[in-house]
Amino acid sequence: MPRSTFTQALLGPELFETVRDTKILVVGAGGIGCELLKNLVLVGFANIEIIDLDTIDLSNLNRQFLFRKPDISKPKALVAAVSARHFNPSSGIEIHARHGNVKDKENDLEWIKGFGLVMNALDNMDARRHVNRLCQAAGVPLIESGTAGYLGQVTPMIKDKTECFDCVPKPTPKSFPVCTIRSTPSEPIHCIVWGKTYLFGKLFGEDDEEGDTEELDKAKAGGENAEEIENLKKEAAAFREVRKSLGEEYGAQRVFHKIFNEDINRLLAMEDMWKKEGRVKPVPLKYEGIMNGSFSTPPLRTAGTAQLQANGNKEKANGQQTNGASNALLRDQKELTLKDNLVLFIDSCKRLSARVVAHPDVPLSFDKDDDDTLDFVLATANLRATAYGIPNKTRFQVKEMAGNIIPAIATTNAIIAGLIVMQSLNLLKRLASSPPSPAASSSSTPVPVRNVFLRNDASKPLGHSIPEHPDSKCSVCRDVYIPFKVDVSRCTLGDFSDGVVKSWLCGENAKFEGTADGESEEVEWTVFEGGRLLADPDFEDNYERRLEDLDVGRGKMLTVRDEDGKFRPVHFCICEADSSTTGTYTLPSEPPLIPLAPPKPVAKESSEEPEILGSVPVPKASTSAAQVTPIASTTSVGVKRSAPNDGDVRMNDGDAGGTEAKRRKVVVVDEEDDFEML
Ligand SMILES: Nc1ncnc2c1ncn2[C@@H]1O[C@H](COP(=O)(O)OP(=O)(O)OP(=O)(O)O)[C@@H](O)[C@H]1O
Ligand SMILES: [Zn+2]
Repeated sequence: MPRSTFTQALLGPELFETVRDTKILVVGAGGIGCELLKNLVLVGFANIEIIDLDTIDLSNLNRQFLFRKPDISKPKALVAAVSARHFNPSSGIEIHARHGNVKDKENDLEWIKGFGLVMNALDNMDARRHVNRLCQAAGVPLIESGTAGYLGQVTPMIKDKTECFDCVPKPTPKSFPVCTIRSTPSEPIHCIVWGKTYLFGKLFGEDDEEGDTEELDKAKAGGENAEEIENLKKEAAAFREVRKSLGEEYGAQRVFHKIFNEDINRLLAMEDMWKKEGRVKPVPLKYEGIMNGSFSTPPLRTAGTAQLQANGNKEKANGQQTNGASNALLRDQKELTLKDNLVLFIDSCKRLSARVVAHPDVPLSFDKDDDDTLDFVLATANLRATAYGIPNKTRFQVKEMAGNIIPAIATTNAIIAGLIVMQSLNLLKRLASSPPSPAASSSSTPVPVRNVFLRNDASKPLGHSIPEHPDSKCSVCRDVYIPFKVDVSRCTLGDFSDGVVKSWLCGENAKFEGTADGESEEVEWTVFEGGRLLADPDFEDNYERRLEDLDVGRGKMLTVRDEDGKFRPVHFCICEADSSTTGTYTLPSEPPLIPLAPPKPVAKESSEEPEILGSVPVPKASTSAAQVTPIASTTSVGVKRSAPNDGDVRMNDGDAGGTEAKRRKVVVVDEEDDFEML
């Protein structure tokens, strides 16, 4: 008897048929994705595509149960598809597995349009945003999900009916003033951020000299101590020298001396800096003294008990007394002595230098699951903390803080994956009875689906809410999207501006909201790609250039905005050229209705002047906060991701009042770029 016999009976023949025939996309084959894929197969979904960019890691095996030890290093999507198929071998299920980034250029508007339903099982904001925009552009329903420890949520997003992922404001990442991180830390997290985002990059990562200078100039303009900023600039230049010597025999010791002794002495020489209330002068560390036990650990900065504690720990901290009990502790929970940290610093520096020497063209980046990088950040953070009288942290704590880890719980993932399937059944049933239409987007129309939450409330673990209608100010779901099948090697920007924008979009069939039919609107248009201004009425220098030469290719968007901001932007999504036509491009038969923009400027719009494209085409990612363009990702396929991030779900259970308050109620937060320096 086929596995789906009972589901067939439960769902009824009609819905079961829809389930079987609907082509669905699952993005992510991690904690939620594995559970979800198994569920989908068991229910009888028979046309599934799953995409994941990552390979299997040992640390995935405790909860991503479609994977086994021999699968380590294999692509997640491929292994998940093979394992999941076994759950329902008899039903002719097609699982098309792809090892790749959902942001890759071939995953364009036409591709996403091929699906009846998309399910996100992702762990970062960037990819979530990307899929959201694609789904909104294509009008394909999306089920968004996330878990964080015991909390979880499932949020269906239907174009024109519910709010989209970008309608809901996300909390800004935690940020610290640059001088707190670089010169005057006062908490363990400051030292961890310094080790992870500053020192690591300086020694082993990509040396972003320009970005560094920019950041310091910004801090100076923001009122930070000018002398201190100049000092930090000198320090950064000195790093470049020290980096060169890392591979040498005593390179690691030299780095230690520079960072923890010379640089601290230089800071101490700036008397004014330490006059500010609450600042505690650091103590330079001495290599020999720590190694031979003669160095006195600086007292903890917090007064009273902490002082006592520091003195009480002095022996231990100096590494003179080894405690049998602490030795027995797991490596990750053990409190390291000052000497332990120093030895670990030297050792991890050597390990990382060896990697840099072996592959000089591959800059390293911090990854909480990479022992070498974690050891380095652990030792660095603790040494710095010691110098500044800040309590140390264990390896486990540093991993948690630097990796921004919220424990992933298999049961939560399983419940959420189950709820995603329930939601998808509900959605397919409702969509079959009333397909989405823009006409139904008024705020009085009932929303046909529910957001579901798993929460920390034993008496009511599951909750639900009615999704809001789309936010009229949203710069993602309220814009207009047009599939633009174009041969970018033939079409010039002039062809686009004249043939597409002026003749088609604004030609005799043009439809502008608020303008009577047949009446033309005098509109001046500008053309952008991401944050780059390609053309406007006074700037036609690029007209002769082909889109390909302007680095405008598949997966990107040409955005057309009217100069007065009266109407919504129109995005032309570049898709593969239509092989059945000899023309340079193909457009839909009718131009779209261009809606009026909301009265106020669109939120999150970048205030910066856009970059004007000069004569040399420079491939560049979007710089405008308002534009999340589907450009090629920086994460390459087949390479272990440098720092996988857990999704985070923050919920506010309080009764929300107005719309804005409700919009803030449920937020799926990315933990990428978790720490930002101001
Ligand atoms: N842009 C992307 N394209 C395709 N897959 C992605 C993309 N971004 C993230 N993913 C995948 O989404 C999945 C999310 O799963 P999960 O949250 O369990 O993370 P994980 O990386 O498996 O686990 P952990 O972060 O705890 O080590 C991962 O397998 C990840 O590779
Ligand atoms: Zn939106």
